[in-house]
Amino acid sequence: MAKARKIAVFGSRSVGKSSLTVQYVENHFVESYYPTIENQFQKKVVIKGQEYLIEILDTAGQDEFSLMNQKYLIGVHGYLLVYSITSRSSFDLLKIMRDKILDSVGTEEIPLVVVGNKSDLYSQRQVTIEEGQNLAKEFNCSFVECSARLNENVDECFQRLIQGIESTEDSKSSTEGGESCVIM
Ligand SMILES: Nc1nc2c(ncn2[C@@H]2O[C@H](COP(=O)(O)OP(=O)(O)OP(=O)(O)O)[C@@H](O)[C@H]2O)c(=O)[nH]1
Repeated sequence: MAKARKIAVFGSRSVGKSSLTVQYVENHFVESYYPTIENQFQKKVVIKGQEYLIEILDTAGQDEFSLMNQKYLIGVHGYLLVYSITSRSSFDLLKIMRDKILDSVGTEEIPLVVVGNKSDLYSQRQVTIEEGQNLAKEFNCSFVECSARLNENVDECFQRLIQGIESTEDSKSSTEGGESCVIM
């Protein structure tokens, strides 16, 4: 049976959240720029032999003053935190965003993947690969550099997140199993 998983895509304006999502779900790249208010997508995939029905919330670009919309929290299993490698400020925003998510959800950890998009624009790079890796280490999550434009590493972003969600679910159920043993 397919497992249903809900993912939200977060990041500053114009980092490529919609392009990444559209490339993943519909396999094409949108050259023109239309700011997103909110969009929802679905995709069926098989990862490591398991079928998933993935629901993806493509959110409006955020800044440090954006309020957390409850819609982006309820039932969401994990988040892609996207910056553009050509924008230092979009990278700096990810810490603020993660804090906001954790504060709103009320947990210390949640499945995340740090995504550095627009890797094809390497001549305009403002954020190094090492900085991306270090941030992901700090968040205890995976890091992927990708290009929605060239369809490089796009599947990887979503797959890593699904795998992160799976390991969290597995450890939750083993903890719950453990607790019930103690009660008995
Ligand atoms: N070169 C390059 N351009 C990209 C890439 N991804 C997105 N873009 C371009 O960047 C612009 C913004 O892309 P969007 O996908 O609309 O960005 P967004 O984060 O959804 O924007 P908001 O809805 O405003 O938050 C568009 O002109 C895209 O064509 C990429 O990987 N490489």
